[in-house]
Amino acid sequence: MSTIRVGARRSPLAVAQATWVASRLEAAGYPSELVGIDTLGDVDRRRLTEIGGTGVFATAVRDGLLSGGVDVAVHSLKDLPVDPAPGLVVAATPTREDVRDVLVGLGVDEWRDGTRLGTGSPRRAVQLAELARARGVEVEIVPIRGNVDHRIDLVRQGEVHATLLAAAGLRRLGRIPADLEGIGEVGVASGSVRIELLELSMMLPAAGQGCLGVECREDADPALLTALASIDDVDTHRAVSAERTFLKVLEAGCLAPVGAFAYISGSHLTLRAVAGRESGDAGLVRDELSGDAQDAVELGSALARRVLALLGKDLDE
Ligand SMILES: NCc1[nH]cc(CCC(=O)O)c1CC(=O)O
Repeated sequence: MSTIRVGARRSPLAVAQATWVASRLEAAGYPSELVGIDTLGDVDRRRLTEIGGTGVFATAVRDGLLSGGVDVAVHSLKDLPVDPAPGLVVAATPTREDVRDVLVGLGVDEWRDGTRLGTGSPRRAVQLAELARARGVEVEIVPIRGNVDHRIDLVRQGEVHATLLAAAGLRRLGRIPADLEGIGEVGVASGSVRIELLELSMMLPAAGQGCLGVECREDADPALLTALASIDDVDTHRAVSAERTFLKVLEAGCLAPVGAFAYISGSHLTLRAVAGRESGDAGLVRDELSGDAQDAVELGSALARRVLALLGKDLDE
């Protein structure tokens, strides 16, 4: 087989992820090279909620696969629309990184009325608002976006008092120590900022957070499919199947105020979910479901139907 062309966005995180996948393929005996691709999400500086639609980051990378410009596309699974692109398959979901979000800046117990929390993610916004409400303070959610350094800089400059970043991204970029737990610091050019790993009871991640989706053409060389299968992790695969089915049945994209996290223990899968109500300020719906890990898809859709009922019931009241 000739050199595998591994495509990804050009952001530092996407490049780190694709480099890791390429090195895994190399280790399995398949020479690989990186191909950087520009996406609308990187070129367009408006808010993601304004650009609209899901797959803002994924589409251009997928086009590279369909046109034959690359053989493999590496995505952050949480940015990948749940509906498969015709002709493409997610052939591998390697072992998951840290699924948690990191609070960068002012700690939760330091929040006061008027504290400015920056996030462009409706999922994070509704959960941050809930954390503040539970502490009796009225925070302001400020829509910000940008890469890791830009978001940390906004905290350093006092534009916002805190923001959230995925721990997986910081870890893959080598920005936080591998053994970090609880509270620490993240460095930027101008100094460092306090960080805190938020437990899942405070902040549920997005479906697929911390996972890579390695996609290729359905009609790929069987040798390539074999290589990709060798870097797939079964437990990760099942967990994200449950989470992504949950999202799909809810008809929620990456811009919905929805978090979902599944974990495997032995042959058992537990799926936990949180969803914001349409009114925004009427609290959150939480639910969870456990069952046989082989039934990941059924568990995901069953929990989605329960959460929909919980949301619907309240909307009628
Ligand atoms: N939405 C952007 C995005 N997509 C994937 C990651 C981080 C890596 C991951 O969650 O797998 C990030 C950054 C963030 O949310 O802080």
